[in-house]
Amino acid sequence: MLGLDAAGKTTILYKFKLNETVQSIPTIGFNVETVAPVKNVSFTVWDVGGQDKIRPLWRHYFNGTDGLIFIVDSADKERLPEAKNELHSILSDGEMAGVPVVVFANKQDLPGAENPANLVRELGLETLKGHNWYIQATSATTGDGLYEGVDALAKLVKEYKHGK
Ligand SMILES: Nc1nc2c(ncn2[C@@H]2O[C@H](COP(=O)(O)OP(=O)(O)OP(=O)(O)O)[C@@H](O)[C@H]2O)c(=O)[nH]1
Ligand SMILES: [Mg+2]
Repeated sequence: MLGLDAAGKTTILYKFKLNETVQSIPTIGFNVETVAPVKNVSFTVWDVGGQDKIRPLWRHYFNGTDGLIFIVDSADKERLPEAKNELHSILSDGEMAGVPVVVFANKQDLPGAENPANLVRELGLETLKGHNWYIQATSATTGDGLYEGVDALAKLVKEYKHGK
């Protein structure tokens, strides 16, 4: 699970793990938890800190990845180009070849949040080559969309592993 700082990664991880909204602080390093929000599927989720200074560390987590959850703060429109660059850079790494991605269009509860259809365009999802993708509107604070997003990932990961 990757995305810019303050996108909501840690909040989402602990919503899955504890079904609670935890008070998070910026992640320096990572959190890893095994969660089972979808019936008969368990995920080992690596939530890696997104501050720009530590983003070079992301690539050390690519090996062995079956699926990417990329979290976007939909209300932070100024940083959508930065989010787009990071997403495309992750997926162009050889170790991420073919890995499916579900984009969580997070913070939909905030006024002015960009809707998923516009995010598809702003993040250039249609231009991704060699990666199946899906976008899901979410709110980590209300929990809306989290289950649907991870359910979509479970399906994409199954297809991906089947094809390998
Ligand atoms: N309104 C609203 N706030 C959210 C949502 N998700 C996360 N937040 C808030 O956004 C802030 C950052 O959330 P984090 O989960 O710490 O973000 P992160 O992606 O883990 O950030 P880094 O660890 O720095 O990479 C916190 O104050 C959260 O409570 C959401 O869906 N809606
Ligand atoms: Mg965090």
